[in-house]
Amino acid sequence: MSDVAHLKSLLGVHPDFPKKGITFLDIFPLMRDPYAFESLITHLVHHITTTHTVKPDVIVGLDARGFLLGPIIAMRLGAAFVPVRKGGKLPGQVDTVAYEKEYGVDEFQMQKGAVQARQKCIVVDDLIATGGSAAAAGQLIKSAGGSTLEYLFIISLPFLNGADRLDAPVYAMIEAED
Ligand SMILES: O=P(O)(O)OC[C@H]1O[C@H](OP(=O)(O)OP(=O)(O)O)[C@H](O)[C@@H]1O
Ligand SMILES: Nc1ncnc2[nH]cnc12
Repeated sequence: MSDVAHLKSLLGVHPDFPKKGITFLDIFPLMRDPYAFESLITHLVHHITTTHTVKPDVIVGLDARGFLLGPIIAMRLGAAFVPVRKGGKLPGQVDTVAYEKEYGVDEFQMQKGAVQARQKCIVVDDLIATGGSAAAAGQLIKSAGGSTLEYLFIISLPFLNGADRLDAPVYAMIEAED
């Protein structure tokens, strides 16, 4: 079995969660295996360093599971980490974008000044479904004057065509079947 196939085999699969008709893919079983988690982070960091000729200034992690990956990747790269949080959680002045995702509507916020003009960002999250969450993060980065080099995920659901909504290339280590 390849390394990626092994990591895929560790994902939890939960039909009808959080709503009927959604098959929820759970990364937490993978994170309970320290060798698998290490291998996941190494895979994602290796992808970034071998794909981009410029070093990203900022890793932008999405609330909540992007927070489990983003800071580790940022530290390995020597980049800043910036969180994009659900509405009402961040102090100080924030920018806000409302968005729709696979199973509902939500609001994302980023602190003003967290991403600065001309900074190059990579957006990190556990999973891309419709791309609504990632697109909202991309909008916040653009409003701040930054740019997105890439959107990076552990898992994509390609049958929902989320990548079509995004303004930069998408990389997912695992493509889930419908
Ligand atoms: O591509 P989309 O259709 O936008 O869906 C993907 C988003 O949905 C999940 O987060 P969720 O909003 O459930 O938040 P959580 O991480 O706080 O559980 C997932 O972690 C992504 O952020
Ligand atoms: N099917 C899914 N599994 C896990 N997280 C998700 N976020 C949106 N859709 C999801």
